[in-house]
Amino acid sequence: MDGTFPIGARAVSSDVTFLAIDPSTDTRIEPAFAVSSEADVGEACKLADAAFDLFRETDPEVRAVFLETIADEIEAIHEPLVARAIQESGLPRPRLEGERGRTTGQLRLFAKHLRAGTWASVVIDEAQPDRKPMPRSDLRQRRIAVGPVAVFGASNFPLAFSVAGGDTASALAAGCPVVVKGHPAHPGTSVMVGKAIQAAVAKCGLPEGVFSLVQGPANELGAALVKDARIKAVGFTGSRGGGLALVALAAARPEPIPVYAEMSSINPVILFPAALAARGEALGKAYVGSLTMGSGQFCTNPGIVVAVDGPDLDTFVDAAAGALGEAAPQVMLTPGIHASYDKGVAALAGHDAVQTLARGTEAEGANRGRAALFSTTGKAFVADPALSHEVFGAASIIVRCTDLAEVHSVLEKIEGQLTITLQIDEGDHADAAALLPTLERKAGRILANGWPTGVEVAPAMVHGGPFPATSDPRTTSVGTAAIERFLRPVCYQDLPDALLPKAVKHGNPLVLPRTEG
Ligand SMILES: NC(=O)C1=CN([C@@H]2O[C@H](COP(=O)(O)OP(=O)(O)OC[C@H]3O[C@@H](n4cnc5c(N)ncnc54)[C@H](O)[C@@H]3O)[C@@H](O)[C@H]2O)C=CC1
Ligand SMILES: O=C(O)CCC(=O)C(=O)O
Repeated sequence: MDGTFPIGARAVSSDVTFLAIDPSTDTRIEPAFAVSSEADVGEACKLADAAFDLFRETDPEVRAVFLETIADEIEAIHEPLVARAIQESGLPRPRLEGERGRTTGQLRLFAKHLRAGTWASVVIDEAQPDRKPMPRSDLRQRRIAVGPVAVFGASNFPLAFSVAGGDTASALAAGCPVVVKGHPAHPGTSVMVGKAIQAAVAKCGLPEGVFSLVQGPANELGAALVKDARIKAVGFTGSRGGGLALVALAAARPEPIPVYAEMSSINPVILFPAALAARGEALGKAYVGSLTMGSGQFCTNPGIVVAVDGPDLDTFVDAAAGALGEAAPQVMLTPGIHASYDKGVAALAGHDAVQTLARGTEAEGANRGRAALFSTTGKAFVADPALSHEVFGAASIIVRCTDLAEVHSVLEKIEGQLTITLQIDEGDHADAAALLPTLERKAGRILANGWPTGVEVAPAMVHGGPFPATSDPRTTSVGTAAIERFLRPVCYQDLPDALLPKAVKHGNPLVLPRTEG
């Protein structure tokens, strides 16, 4: 691997370089990677803009084959890619092997979605020349790509939410050229995937500007990308502060653009009385499994459990505290994320209204996250918004409520969420039904008798939700519906067939599904 990054068809180098850090040892690792300049950002955006009209009008089949070719190119570098991702993220091999599969599976799912054609949302309202008192025009609607898209790679998914992750796959599927700002924690992984996409662009004979990657440690680089007038939408997964900074930059442009930022979520789990009575111990153990997986570094991590206090909740708490007490510390993604985890845990541990129930085993080695379990009362939780702030990592708080009415008040108090989980048995259905309207207002996904981590990449998935889970609750960043973020409708009124794009021509040459008005 060399230290260059792909801009269009070129491999770009620089005298200014940076190194990745192996978080498991806190040591810098070779090779040195070129830091992209603002001029590189400009070049990537210029090429993306030049590629746009041609790329967006490629037949869906061409883009489907392109996405499949990217998947093939990534599979061809599987072993060195996974090895580098392990070094740069500290995540274990099975997790990264799975994530590699999810990444290529996602690309292939979008290829299938393109072939199905529903994404184009073609609607035809045939002309009614004899309509009285006024004739009706011929109206034809389809959706087109919004323009070049900036994608910010996430630190916690070096493959599935990074250079060829869901944002990139959905933007390319829509027909948008993509400029990725790689996450500085995994530059080698980013460059390897970036070059795989670059190879796929060449193999498919597409314009070089369809894809570029810029990277470097400074936030200014990402800011320059969002401010570039040729960028028309942004996809982001990361911190609330980072996401809000990009939203502000995008809104302050002479031409404001949408930012689809996935940011902060504490993913409440509600234990209903009958379920708690029937299987409190098993639930306690399963909860800790979901909480500590991957050192808790998921935005879907169960950060809060809400239940009515009593002996059944004690059983759950004892089982959870026992399991968590045995949880071994795991390497966290970056020294910064580890430091911010320790700070968040210390703040909860020092809070007057919070009791520390258990900590994972002592941490040895660099950047190890030591799991933490806390409890508080419903009253204290409602009184102090600080208790509902996300602590990114394997920390969670159990909120003991006096009755179901207080459970309801706690849920009314929380901010927007990616997920809310219900642990229910049949005897809980009436109580759960009473809460559902609140839960729908709060979350993008409501699940029963499972755990929120491990998002399925599927057409019905919603990985989104009201602020601060995301900056735009109308969409999802996982699943085929993610393509909708990067499309907009255009209506063609009375255009002669010769001028109509293929998607809405009278003969339907692309054989796209149509709604007739
Ligand atoms: N909700 C989620 O899915 C995730 C949340 N996080 C949270 O983020 C914290 C820090 O982790 P990171 O992954 O590094 O997230 P981050 O938000 O700090 O950085 C993500 C990307 O955005 C860029 N960025 C951040 N602030 C910016 C600004 N003001 N202007 C321009 N670009 C900016 C960074 O350079 C990086 O490429 C974690 O401790 C955790 O709290 C991290 C990963 C996922
Ligand atoms: O749980 C998952 O599979 C996805 C979580 C996620 O989107 C994130 O942590 O950023």
